[in-house]
Amino acid sequence: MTDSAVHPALWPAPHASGAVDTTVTVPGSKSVTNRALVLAALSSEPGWLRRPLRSRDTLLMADALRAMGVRIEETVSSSSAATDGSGVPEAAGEAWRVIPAPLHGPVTVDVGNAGTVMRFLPPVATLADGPVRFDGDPRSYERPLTGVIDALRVLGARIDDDSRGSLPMTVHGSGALDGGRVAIDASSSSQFVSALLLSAPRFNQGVEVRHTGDRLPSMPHIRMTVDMLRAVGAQVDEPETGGEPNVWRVSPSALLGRDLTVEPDLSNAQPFLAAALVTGGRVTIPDWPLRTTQPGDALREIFTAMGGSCELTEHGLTFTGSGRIHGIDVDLGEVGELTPGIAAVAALADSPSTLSGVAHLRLHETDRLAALTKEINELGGDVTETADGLRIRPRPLHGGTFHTYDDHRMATAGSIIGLAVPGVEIENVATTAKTLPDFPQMWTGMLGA
Ligand SMILES: O=C(O)C1=C[C@@H](OP(=O)(O)O)[C@@H](O)[C@H](O)C1
Ligand SMILES: C=C(OP(=O)(O)O)C(=O)O
Repeated sequence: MTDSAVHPALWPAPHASGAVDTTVTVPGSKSVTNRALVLAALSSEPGWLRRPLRSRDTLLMADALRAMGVRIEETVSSSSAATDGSGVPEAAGEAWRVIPAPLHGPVTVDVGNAGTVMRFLPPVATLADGPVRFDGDPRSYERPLTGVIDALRVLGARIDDDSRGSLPMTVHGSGALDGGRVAIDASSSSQFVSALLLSAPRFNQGVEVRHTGDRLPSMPHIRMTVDMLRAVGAQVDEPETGGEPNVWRVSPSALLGRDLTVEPDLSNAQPFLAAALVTGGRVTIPDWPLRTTQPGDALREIFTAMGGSCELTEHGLTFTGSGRIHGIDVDLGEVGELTPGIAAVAALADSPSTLSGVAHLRLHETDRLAALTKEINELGGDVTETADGLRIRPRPLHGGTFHTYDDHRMATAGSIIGLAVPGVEIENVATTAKTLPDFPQMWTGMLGA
């Protein structure tokens, strides 16, 4: 947690006067968009990215790849290849055409506070011809990166990081990387594994990554990496399809250009589903995928256990609240990014909750365990930190300022509480631009305000 007094703007979180009943179209997944950009940039032919997320994290990724030589064009096309499948041309700016090119330095990459940018791009930079300097928000200096830096050195890269194992740093790309075997401890972030795998088809020997630490968080995100690599033609051996436990192997190969439509971001759907739960209403999210590796899909089960019910059809997900909210004991290690929204709902429940398996959230956009504890307690709540999570005993809450510490999910968590508690003001709601720039308008729109 850092002092956020530099963003003093307060946003009065709308209070719900009744049950919500609405449909909310959620923009594309951050995690899918940023993986797709990296894979398209490394492929041997142009590709399309339809309905990409346009937010701070994904624009930083696109800008960095452009600076290294990749062309990413906004497209408006009336050809059949540029439709959404219905034969109707997509609106201007609905798709990106990615045209790969030899990567080059010298460039400076701004990673902001995007884990995907600071972890996924250094391996890409080893393939550039010239130095690529990485810098970002002050918080990016504190987020773990050693797993990527040390691994790349073992695989043949030259990196100047002032010996600190964190940003800022310079990757001295030489146009190619040997690759090979490497052991890493990815217990602080699954993104270390994803980062090494995503660029590995372009390493001379591919890669074998062995995770040697204890818990490995966010497995669905590693599955997403493996699935997306396979979809562009990479050969991947991994534990879940018969490979050795904790070992991933990617063979060297050319990658295909793809035409990919990005799924809605299910973690960004979370506050809207929470609104149905908190107000005893109903929210439909169109295009919720029937099969997905996104961790947000776990919300169907988690929010059902907390008192709602849902129906998933090929048109989308409809989630209905019952008017009652129950506490939950749940290990969120696989789906850590859902923790702030679940904690907010749990603070409004009729029984206590224990959220576990998320010690690594202390190194996310902010220390999320400390931030949630402090902010919910300042509204009258009773939250305590455990070694690996939170214990939440619901109490009547009152209004007040909800600080966000430059964390988009803190802002949406505070807004969920504001639905049920009058007088909650969110400090720096604009921080939602990291992954959902239209959040304030979408939220008031949902409430018919
Ligand atoms: O690979 C990804 O796209 C992500 C992996 C997870 O990171 P951690 O494993 O560091 O929690 C998740 O929390 C983050 O929001 C996105
Ligand atoms: C942890 C998150 O983001 P990042 O990709 O910056 O790690 C998140 O979005 O909850």
